Amino acid sequence: MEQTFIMIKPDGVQRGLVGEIISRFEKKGFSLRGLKLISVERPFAEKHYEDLSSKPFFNKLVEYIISGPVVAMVWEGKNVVVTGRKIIGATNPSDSAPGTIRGDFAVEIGRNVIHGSDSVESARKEIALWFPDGTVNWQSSLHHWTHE
Ligand SMILES: Nc1ncnc2c1ncn2[C@@H]1O[C@H](COP(=O)(O)OP(=O)(O)OP(=O)(O)O)[C@@H](O)[C@H]1O
Repeated sequence: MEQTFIMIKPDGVQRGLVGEIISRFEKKGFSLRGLKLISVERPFAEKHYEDLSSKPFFNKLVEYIISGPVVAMVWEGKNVVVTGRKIIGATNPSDSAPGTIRGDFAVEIGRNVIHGSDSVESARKEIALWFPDGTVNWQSSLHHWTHE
């Protein structure tokens, strides 16, 4: 089944939003496959955001990601990549709808609380980068109540 990589950024961890965010993914019906609190070094953050290396905000973005611990997660479920992005909301919190994580908890694009893979291919790469030892293979006993 489809998997996505979700990261609660340092502002989300510092602001005590970890439980709220995990709860939103759990209540939707997705399954947690991997979870860790981790501080990453600059080269690792640069690797994660390598596609954005030519952007003018790249250095600021890397500084932000290494400014404190992040929560790295793998979530699994039907269409979890696209649906995860909808749960997260638009990149710029000024455009994120109320009810989304960024719409409810963020005001600045440079402090937008959470990251989610933007495609199945990016998810595969990001999961391999953040969880090189693999994830936990299990099935929730609620699975058949959320998936046909
Ligand atoms: N103009 C900007 N100024 C400052 N930071 C920005 C800007 N644009 C994007 N960012 C930061 O870079 C991150 C990655 O940008 P991207 O365009 O990939 O958006 P995204 O895919 O919605 O975000 P993410 O990859 O974090 O899920 C954004 O989440 C935001 O934290």
